[in-house]
Amino acid sequence: MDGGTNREALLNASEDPEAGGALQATGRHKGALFKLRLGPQGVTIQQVEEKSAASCPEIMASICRFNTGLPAQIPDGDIVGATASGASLTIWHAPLTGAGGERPSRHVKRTASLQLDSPEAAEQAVRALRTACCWRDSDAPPRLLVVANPASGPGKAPSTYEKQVRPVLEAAGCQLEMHLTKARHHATELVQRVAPGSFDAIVAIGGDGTTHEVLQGLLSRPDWDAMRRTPFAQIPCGSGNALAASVGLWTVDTAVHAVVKGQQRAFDIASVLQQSPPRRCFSFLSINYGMITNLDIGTEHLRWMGGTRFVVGALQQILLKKKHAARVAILDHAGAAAAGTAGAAAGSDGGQQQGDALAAAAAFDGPPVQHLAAFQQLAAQQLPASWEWLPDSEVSLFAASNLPRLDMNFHLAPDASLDSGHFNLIWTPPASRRQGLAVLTASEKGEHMPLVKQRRVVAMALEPLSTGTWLVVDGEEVPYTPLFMEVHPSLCSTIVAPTLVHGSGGGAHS
Ligand SMILES: Nc1ncnc2c1ncn2[C@@H]1O[C@H](COP(=O)(O)OP(=O)(O)OP(=O)(O)O)[C@@H](O)[C@H]1O
Repeated sequence: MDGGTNREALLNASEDPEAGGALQATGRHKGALFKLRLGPQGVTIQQVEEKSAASCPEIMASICRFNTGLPAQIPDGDIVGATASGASLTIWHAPLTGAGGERPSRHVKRTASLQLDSPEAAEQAVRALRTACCWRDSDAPPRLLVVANPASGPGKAPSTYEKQVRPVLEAAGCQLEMHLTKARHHATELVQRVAPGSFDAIVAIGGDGTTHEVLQGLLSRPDWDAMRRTPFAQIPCGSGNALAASVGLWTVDTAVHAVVKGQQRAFDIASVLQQSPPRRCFSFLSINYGMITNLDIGTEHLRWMGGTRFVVGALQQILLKKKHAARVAILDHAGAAAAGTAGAAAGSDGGQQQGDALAAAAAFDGPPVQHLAAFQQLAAQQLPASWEWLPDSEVSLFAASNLPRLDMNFHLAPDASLDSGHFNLIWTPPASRRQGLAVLTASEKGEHMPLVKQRRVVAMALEPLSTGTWLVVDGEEVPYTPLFMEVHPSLCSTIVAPTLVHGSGGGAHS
């Protein structure tokens, strides 16, 4: 969705009183005459005084101006589309509610219909409204690949698509190709089959697992470089919906509005490598071990609860005072600058084999792995120059997070930002029940969490050493073997709420 100045030309032209037809129209509603005008601030709909004596219905329409369903003004930022039926025009808009609050959200509405002079006039108005107010910086309607997962969260993705997503995207003029996923990894296969340049954005209707699969489809392919900038959006229909929660897409309507507007933001992505067998995947969200995995994977049987299952799982973990052993090495920005990407490959025979497996993992499709030599040393239990061991050998909570929120309530890493160039590593040493509860309460309020330690990592190696827990990437379980990750700054793009302040990843809004 880039290039093009049609929108600006259209809005500037609308300042011109001679601009005429496409941008100014008159129409009737309940017998009264209205003038519709599209300008830089949006649409104004004014009732026009007619010379002849007003009829009874006209007087009633005038008196009931606020009940006509025709707002006097619709801001440009609220308009998400327009539709015509014969000569009758309807404008679709999504006003913001709770703008100053924690979760500014939108609610999609339709104006009452305005009867224009002819079907042609209505079509012309539809085109003008769509071009001026939707599809940021684009002349042509966006082509969207929509992937909806019927197994996400409470299973409402298909009905949400039909009731809340498709009607709005069609009113915005988007060209849609929609697929319901049939099984695990189907979203990856669908996206892998997409030819570069054939879609302007990919819309995942589901949770973070669906979004993770879309990301694998974009990057696990020989032409990943041609695909990586195709923006993807999450319409929250899963249990966690961490991406939507972290970029201000609090509700389905809010997310659909953002898709129509097309505001994008660069998105750091991490490569995750594992040996035996060699494996590579990509992470947009987090790499988790210990407590959070137990409250996620360990609460699969509570899926019917939606997001509440995570709170129940967290309480279980706190009451059981679970702790998990791990050997973790990290590289921060300063270390990376000092170390460069050079490093000796692993020396011993065993190390050589592990090094070979890591090289094989790094050779899978995707962006080049810069820290492979350091990973090979770490696999042989050697600490490369400029890397550090994590001081705690036992942890309770452990997460390397790219995003501030883990779900709509769990504000795990308030400082995290999707284009910071690092993941925020957050961990707690084993905690008492009282301390665990204090951490949980603070995370839900987005406050500083007691006990929590934090580092900004550009690369990390994690060797899990306990039983009874999991290794999880973006909410999906991965093999329980040592894991190596490095961040690729701004590798991809995602669609964010248009009001999201640049530089903030915490869902803060202007
Ligand atoms: N048709 C299908 N049948 C069964 N599982 C599917 C199907 N399509 C996709 N899946 C799987 O559904 C799983 C859950 O999807 P997703 O992660 O989006 O929802 P969630 O777990 O409820 O949300 P979140 O990850 O945000 O907590 C994914 O692992 C995906 O592989």
